[in-house]
Amino acid sequence: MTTGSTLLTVRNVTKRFGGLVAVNDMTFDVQEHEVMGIIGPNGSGKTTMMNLISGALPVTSGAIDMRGHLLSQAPAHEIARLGVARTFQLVRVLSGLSVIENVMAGAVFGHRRRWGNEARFFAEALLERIGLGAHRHQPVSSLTYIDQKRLEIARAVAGEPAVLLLDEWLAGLNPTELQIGMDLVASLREEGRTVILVEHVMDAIRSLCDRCVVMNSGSKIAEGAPDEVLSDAEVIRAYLGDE
Ligand SMILES: Nc1ncnc2c1ncn2[C@@H]1O[C@H](COP(=O)(O)OP(=O)(O)OP(=O)(O)O)[C@@H](O)[C@H]1O
Repeated sequence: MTTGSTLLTVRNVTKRFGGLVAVNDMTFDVQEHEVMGIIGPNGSGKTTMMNLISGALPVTSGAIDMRGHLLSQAPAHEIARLGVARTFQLVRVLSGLSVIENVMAGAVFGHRRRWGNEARFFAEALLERIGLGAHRHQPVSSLTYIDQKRLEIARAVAGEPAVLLLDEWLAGLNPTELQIGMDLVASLREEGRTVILVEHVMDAIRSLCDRCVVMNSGSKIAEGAPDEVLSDAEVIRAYLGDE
């Protein structure tokens, strides 16, 4: 998929937790239709960076802008309405609701809001596409782990976000599920969605990302095509240090 114009800009963003600088002067752009990876050793600040983009945490300084809207000054619900959707490291689905109700919730409360039957038809089509059509009336609790993960993506995509944040979405999958999960992310890419993913699975980074940013101790140490950054000496040193 060819990428387009700049969707999101992160400029000199810093996040401190007391004396700890979790994100240190980060600057990068995300292009429309791009799958961008954020990688780095444990504790390097990747999840915190995602939390700053989604507004789950306020920035200490710096600016995050999406299409002229200053996300870094907006509350999380406003950022969601502007078109940032996310999944979490641990699956968070609405367990009291059925599969289709979960996806409808995403459609009703998302970026491009749909109501009633329009939300239902849209959710049905999405579930069909994502391979959960046959399960649509089941309670979420009856789904397997990989299907709950699929559902989480369906719910996020149902709001037609401008950008989808996947935070270690592939974590905890067995090898068969991992392939299913990677195929699903690849299909999002083929649909032209803009995705930012935090991932430890390097095969996924190599096969799914157009570009990635590497963090170490809160700072950006490399940026570029996956093969390029994964053979960078400083990146290799950062990962070896983590061992
Ligand atoms: N809410 C918080 N309060 C205090 N410190 C925090 C908080 N969240 C994260 N940190 C610290 O900030 C640093 C970066 O953490 P973060 O979770 O962003 O790293 P990460 O790269 O996502 O790590 P991992 O790959 O292990 O998930 C760590 O030192 C972490 O302990």
